[in-house]
Amino acid sequence: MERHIRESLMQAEAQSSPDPLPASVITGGLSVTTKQPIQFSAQGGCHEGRVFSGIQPTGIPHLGNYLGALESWVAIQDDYSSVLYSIVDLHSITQPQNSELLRNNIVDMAASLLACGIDPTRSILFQQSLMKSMQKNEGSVGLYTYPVLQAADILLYKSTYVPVGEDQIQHLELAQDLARIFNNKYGELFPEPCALLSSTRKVKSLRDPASKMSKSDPQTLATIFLTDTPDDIVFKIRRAVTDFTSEVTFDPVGRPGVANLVSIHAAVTGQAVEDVVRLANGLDTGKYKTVVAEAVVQRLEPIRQEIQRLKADKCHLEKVLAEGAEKARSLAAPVMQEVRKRVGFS
Ligand SMILES: Nc1ncnc2c1ncn2[C@@H]1O[C@H](COP(=O)(O)OC(=O)[C@@H](N)Cc2c[nH]c3ccccc23)[C@@H](O)[C@H]1O
Repeated sequence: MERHIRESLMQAEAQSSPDPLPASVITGGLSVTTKQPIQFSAQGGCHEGRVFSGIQPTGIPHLGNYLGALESWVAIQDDYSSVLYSIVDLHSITQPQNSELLRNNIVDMAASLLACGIDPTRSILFQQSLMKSMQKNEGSVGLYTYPVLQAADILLYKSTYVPVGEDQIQHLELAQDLARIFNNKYGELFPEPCALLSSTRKVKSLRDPASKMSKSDPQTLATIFLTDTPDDIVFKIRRAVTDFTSEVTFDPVGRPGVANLVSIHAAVTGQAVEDVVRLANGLDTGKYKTVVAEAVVQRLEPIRQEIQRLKADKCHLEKVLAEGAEKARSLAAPVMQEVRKRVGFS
């Protein structure tokens, strides 16, 4: 990867997940080149390779999760024959969790993912800890081992593509490094997994457009959740931080608040940023916020209703996750067996 691209990507924040260790710590300073992320665009047809991604069950997903990752997760199901999505509960315990709440959050996350369009007949949806016979997690050192656990998630299935938001790129680089190191030492086994980025790789907070939208943001108006009502959404977008210029333009550096709204608007309507700006010609930012809010409501309302419907049948959700774990286990078992053989454990 070109140095300047690598450097700018390295600046990507990782607020909801801990900063990964510098790859050089893991690689012992070995100099490595990194596979560049690919911009995802739905292609249709069935492509080679295996897709893997994960989300922490730390609450209802937000618009950033949706536009940065989940929307691509859904589209990718039509593009690749082997697709796995994991509710990564082992990762979530790197922060203190209430057990009862975590249990509910896992099932609620399953409802959210299904409501977004994840289809368990086309992709394997599973709870990470149900694979615990494959992955031994040390909860107390979780923060330290977080990026290694993430690499294990990905490599365990010999995954090739990982649809994620921009904040996960550093973690992906470590997975690539570890794949390369294993292959050099024990013979070619793991593909170097490549990040797939959506066009909205980083949705910003509505209250502070310098930081990313996040589940844990203490400012309640900063984040739009998939379960927000139309009224919540309109209220939050109306209160979104912009600036004193009334015109709508797209200038992420000079006018980050307005640019964030334009990016969100483009993403939820499937239009190009330039078209969105052209159509907003003549509107002031106040009126534009109403247009953006309407578009977001239109996109999220069916998902909100579907989440409510699915949450009523907890048994179904648990069954989907259990069946998914079974399928994931059968893909992982031969890989682990091969790893053990090559390392000399069996
Ligand atoms: N504001 C935002 N704008 C755009 N995208 C965003 C935004 N906030 C979150 N995302 C993306 O949502 C996905 C899930 O986020 P998590 O924080 O749970 O995601 C995490 O904390 C991972 N470490 C979970 C994980 C564990 N193992 C994995 C293996 C592969 C991929 C991912 C994982 C992510 O793709 C994240 O990039």
